[in-house]
Amino acid sequence: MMPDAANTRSAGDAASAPAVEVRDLVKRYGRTTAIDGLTLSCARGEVTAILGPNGAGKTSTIEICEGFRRPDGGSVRVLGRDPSDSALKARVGVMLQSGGVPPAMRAGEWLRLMARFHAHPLDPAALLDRLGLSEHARTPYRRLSGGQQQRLSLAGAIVGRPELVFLDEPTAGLDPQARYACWDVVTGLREAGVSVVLTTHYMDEAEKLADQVIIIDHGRVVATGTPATLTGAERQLRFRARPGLNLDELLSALPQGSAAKESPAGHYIIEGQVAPGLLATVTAWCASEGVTTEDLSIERRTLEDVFLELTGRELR
Ligand SMILES: Nc1ncnc2c1ncn2[C@@H]1O[C@H](COP(=O)(O)OP(=O)(O)OP(=O)(O)O)[C@@H](O)[C@H]1O
Repeated sequence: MMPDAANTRSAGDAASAPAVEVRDLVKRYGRTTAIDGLTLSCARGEVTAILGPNGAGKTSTIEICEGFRRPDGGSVRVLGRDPSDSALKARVGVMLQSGGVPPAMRAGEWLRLMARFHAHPLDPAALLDRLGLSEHARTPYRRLSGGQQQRLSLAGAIVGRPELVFLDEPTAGLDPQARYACWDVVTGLREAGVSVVLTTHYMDEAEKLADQVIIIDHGRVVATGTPATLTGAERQLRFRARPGLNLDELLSALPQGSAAKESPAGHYIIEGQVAPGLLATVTAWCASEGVTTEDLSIERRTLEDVFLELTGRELR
C-alpha cells in the first residue's frame, strides 16, 4: 500500500517544471528579515531536505510554498504554479505542525473525512496501521500524544495521493519506532514518484532520506548537493584521548597539508591525506607522548560535520 502520485497534470503546468522553484525570495517580519534572497529548486520525484539552524528561515520558506504566507519579494512556483492557485489543493499534501484537527474528533474519523476530499484516496485504515495508529483510531484528537498527533497529521498530508508533499520537521520529538515508521512512509512516497520537501534538524534523517540537501542559514542557501557530494570523498582520522594534546607538535609529525583539531575536548580529528601510514604515525606519536588513544577510526565526513562548518557551532 503505497501512494501513487496522482497523474493529473493540466495544460499550463509544464511537466518539466521543478516540484518547487524559489527565486530571490524575501520575507520580513517587522524588522526581522527571515528570508534574505533565497533561491532553490526541488526536483520532481525526489526527496529534498532543507536543513538549517534555529531561525534560519526553513518554516517561513515552506509556509510560503504552501501558500500560507505571502512573500515580500521574489518568486515561488509550486508544480509550475503560484502557491495560491486553488488547483494545487488536490495535488499538494501539507503536514500541519499543530492544529487543523477538531480536538473532539476521533483520529480515524478525521482521516476518513480528509480522504473524502480526494478522488482516489489511500485507504485510511491501512494508513493508520502503517503509522502505528490503528489502536487509536477511535481516540479523540485531543487525547492523542504529541507524537501520535504528528503521525496523524502526516497521514492527513498523504491520504489524498498528492504529487508533492511538504513536511515541516515530520519526526521532531518522535520515539525511534515512530521515526522509522515515518522514514518508511517517506521512502515509499519517493518510490511512488511523489516529490517530498521536508525540513529537519536530524542529520541522519537527511542523510538517509534525501536525494538533495539544501542547507540554509540567515535566510539564504549556503550549500546544496546530494548527501554524498556535500560530505565529499574525503576521509578523516578520528580518535579520543585526554584533552589538551599539543596539536602543533602532532602536526609536525604528520605529512604536509594535514590539519588537526580538537572538538569537543578530548575528541580529535585529522584531515588531509588519510593514507594508511597516517594511522601508524598518529599512534606512534601518541605512544611517544604517553597518551592512550581510544576509538581510533578512519571515517567519511558526516553531514553533521559539513553542517557545523557552514553554520557555526554556536546555538542560536
Ligand atoms: N510570525 C512571525 N513573526 C515574527 N517573526 C517571525 C515569525 N515567524 C518567524 N519569525 C522569525 O523569522 C526568523 C525565521 O524563522 P523560521 O521559523 O522561518 O526559522 P526556522 O529555520 O524554521 O527555525 P526553527 O528551526 O527554529 O523552526 C526567525 O528569526 C523567527 O524569529
